[in-house]
Amino acid sequence: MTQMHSSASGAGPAPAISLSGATKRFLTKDGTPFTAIRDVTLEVAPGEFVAVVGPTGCGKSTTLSLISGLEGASEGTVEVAGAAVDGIPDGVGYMFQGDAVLPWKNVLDNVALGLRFRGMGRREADGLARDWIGRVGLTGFEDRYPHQLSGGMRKRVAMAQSLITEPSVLLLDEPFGALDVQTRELMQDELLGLWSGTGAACVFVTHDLTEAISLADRVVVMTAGPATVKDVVTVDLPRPRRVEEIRLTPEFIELYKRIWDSLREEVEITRARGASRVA
Ligand SMILES: Nc1ncnc2c1ncn2[C@@H]1O[C@H](COP(=O)(O)OP(=O)(O)OP(=O)(O)O)[C@@H](O)[C@H]1O
Repeated sequence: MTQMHSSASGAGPAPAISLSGATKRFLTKDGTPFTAIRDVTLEVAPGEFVAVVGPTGCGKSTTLSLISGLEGASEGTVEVAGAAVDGIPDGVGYMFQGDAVLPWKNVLDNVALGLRFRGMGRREADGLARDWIGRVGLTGFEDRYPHQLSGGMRKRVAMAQSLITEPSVLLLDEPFGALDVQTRELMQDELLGLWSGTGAACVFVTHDLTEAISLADRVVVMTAGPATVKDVVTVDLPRPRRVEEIRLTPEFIELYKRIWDSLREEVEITRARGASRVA
């Protein structure tokens, strides 16, 4: 089941996302280059859900930055829907750990925001926003402001905000990292329900291996920094999934052990580096 990823070849639809030999170097304050990720090669198919795990600070968010066009690759290529990324590509949605909701706008206006930015008229945008507010279970809260909502409710707003523009690529950087365990599991189920059938390719960065396996079609294990792809493991658990149920199955536990064996080595390398720095 464990497979090193190789680039797909031949005819067929372009991958939703393609990184080939992608390396990112930043310049540190004193002008020396610092390599954040190296030689990352990965393809994500349309409609596929890929989770990325790796030790802390290895370069997971940097990988997302290259796909989103927020940063350019120093070497290698990055493509979205077959086109080289040069600036922020169309059709890409985001969800981050911090709230992207605007505190001075109510739920309706926050959810309608992406459509309004794209020039849609207020009536049409509000209609679609009300529909999405219903889908995320917030009907009746349209007039509330973010500070009047719980953390889970704000995440529901963020999910509606990200999905209302029907992105073909959805980038998620530890979106549920700040939530309590119960809310987090609920949000994972909600996300799967909302995502299924959208055809969006998802890249979900997380520190939580259980979350990664519960959600993904494939789990990508990154090495200690500067990260490169170490393993890509196919998660052949049936969908639709209820995350709190599949976690208890022998297949899930087997996958967990297999991926953790690979990830643990990288975590230990990272910890040893940290220890040597403070020694
Ligand atoms: N704009 C930047 N300039 C300089 N260094 C950066 C920049 N962005 C990230 N880095 C460095 O690149 C490395 C990888 O950072 P990144 O945030 O991608 O890791 P991560 O795996 O997402 O981290 P975490 O697990 O803590 O969320 C880190 O050492 C970080 O300090």
